[in-house]
Amino acid sequence: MTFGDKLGAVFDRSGHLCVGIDPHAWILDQWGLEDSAEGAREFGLRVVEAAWNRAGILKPQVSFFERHGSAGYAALERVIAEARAAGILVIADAKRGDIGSTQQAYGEAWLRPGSPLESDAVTLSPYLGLGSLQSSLELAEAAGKGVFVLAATSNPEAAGLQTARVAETERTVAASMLAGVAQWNGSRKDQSERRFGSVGVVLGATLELAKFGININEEPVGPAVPVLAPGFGHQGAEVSETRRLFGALTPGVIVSESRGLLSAGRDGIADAIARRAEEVEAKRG
Ligand SMILES: O=c1ccn([C@@H]2O[C@H](COP(=O)(O)O)[C@@H](O)[C@H]2O)c(=O)[nH]1
Repeated sequence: MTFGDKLGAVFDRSGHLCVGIDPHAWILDQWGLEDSAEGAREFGLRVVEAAWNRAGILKPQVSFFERHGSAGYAALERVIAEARAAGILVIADAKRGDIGSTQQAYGEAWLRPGSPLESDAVTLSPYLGLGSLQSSLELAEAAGKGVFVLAATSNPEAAGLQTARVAETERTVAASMLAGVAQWNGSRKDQSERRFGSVGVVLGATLELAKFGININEEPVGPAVPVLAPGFGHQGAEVSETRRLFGALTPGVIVSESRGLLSAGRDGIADAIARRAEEVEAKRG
């Protein structure tokens, strides 16, 4: 089964909500947990438990575990393993990207079956060129995994870079990533029968995508490109705006939210996830 097929099945079964696992120091404190690897592990496991049967996708933010060093990585391994064992799709938000030969090792870390950090998908940065990620796209395909390539990120500082024009095509950097990913998905075998490709993009829900040169009204040719869309909740985007923001891309949108849900606290998190999951399905459009 490809990652695109798995994602489609999760959408049908559990909806489009993705819960971020971001153990900020202040959230750990609010949850009565220590700002340590142990606190991050406990927090992550509680979020997994709260998401079970309420949301189908989790997105651990790797940096918040990495800040605790090797113990933080051990905590992350456990959280990822528990989530996947519970049948929840895990997107590791690692934002890795390097020259091809090094990128291969990043791909193996997050996508190789049996790797300690094995996830279902990983976020990758194409700052060294989309082509530098090729080995990870190939590994993802061979292992039934997914990749989300940063295209138009939700932070305001990114616009200058991501709206710049690429010399050969005159497309913006953001539109160029979306086109490159769509092309990759469309060139895979059996893609004409697939609903979703296995490689997606990150498009912030805080953005007007037209300003990034992305035409949201263009109907996709071939499998739909999955869109990991952070920016809901704390960063201000509203679930009811999903259709207006993403247009024809909406069927592949993963509505991602971290602080907005996590700040419900350890006693409120399960209800907060359940309510948001319902809202996403009712208002996504
Ligand atoms: O463009 C991007 C890419 C990734 N992120 C990550 O998503 C979450 C958002 O957290 P909230 O608390 O819901 O704001 C966080 O892990 C970011 O690193 C993003 O925000 N924007």
